[in-house]
Amino acid sequence: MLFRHRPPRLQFRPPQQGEELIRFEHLQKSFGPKRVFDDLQLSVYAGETLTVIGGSGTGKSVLLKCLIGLLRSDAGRILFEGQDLTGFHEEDFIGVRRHVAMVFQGAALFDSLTVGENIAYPLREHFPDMSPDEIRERVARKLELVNLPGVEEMRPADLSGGMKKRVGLARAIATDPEVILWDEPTTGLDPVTTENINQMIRSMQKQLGCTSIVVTHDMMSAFTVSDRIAMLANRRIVQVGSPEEMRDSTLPEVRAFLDARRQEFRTQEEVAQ
Ligand SMILES: Nc1ncnc2c1ncn2[C@@H]1O[C@H](COP(=O)(O)OP(=O)(O)OP(=O)(O)O)[C@@H](O)[C@H]1O
Repeated sequence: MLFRHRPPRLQFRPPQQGEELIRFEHLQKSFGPKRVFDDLQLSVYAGETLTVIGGSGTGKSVLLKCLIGLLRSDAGRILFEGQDLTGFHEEDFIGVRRHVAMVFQGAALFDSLTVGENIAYPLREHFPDMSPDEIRERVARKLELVNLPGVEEMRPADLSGGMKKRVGLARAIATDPEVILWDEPTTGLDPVTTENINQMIRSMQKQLGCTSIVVTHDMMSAFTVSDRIAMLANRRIVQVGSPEEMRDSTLPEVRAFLDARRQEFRTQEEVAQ
């Protein structure tokens, strides 16, 4: 591809734990007449797991997509290590996605490729000089890290939902990104697999020192994995705090959301009994 040889626009240096890594500054985004963000502000610090919660359609996925250039904001800035990504061209985001990887909601694996080929895909894209042996070795290591050693030759169609999520994670971390974006990582999974994925999110932070931004409806998961939780409502971030601070929040938007989720959780438990 033509743009492979463009010098990387993002000047990346390994961040210090705890420093501000990402900042959404006065972000605005609309789709036609529908305004999704209006002066949204949020900082993410290196090494933390930050969860973004909020009702359906409030823009949680849009926020992640703006960060990696899959969608463009209308105004405001998105700073990564102090560099404004909003002026980046489409091809400059390829370099950003080497450092900021997304684990998509439905894993988004290529069905026509084997598991191994799926994980090798971003390696071929970002490291064209990597040898086949190095790729094979890297793929095997990532599969071990997500507790799925030796499944390289399987097809996505033969995997359970939880396994697909883990292969999606192995693919996301193939390039050793510093930031992992998790879009609804536990949606549609049974309790055991959900716990397994929660542990994966924590272990990515502990073992690899990754920064994670998690988008979820699942408050059990949010309280389990997060260092901080940010609440998205009324087109902006209305509160950010530790899980305890959010649980004790008196802000009406946060209370209403948590009470509704608690009610929903109780109803699910009753149905299950
Ligand atoms: N590409 C797009 N074109 C037009 N509208 C879009 C597009 N992507 C998102 N939207 C709209 O933006 C709003 C926010 O969408 P988004 O998917 O970010 O919500 P969400 O908070 O992640 O919701 P959910 O929790 O249900 O997944 C929704 O109204 C959605 O319909």
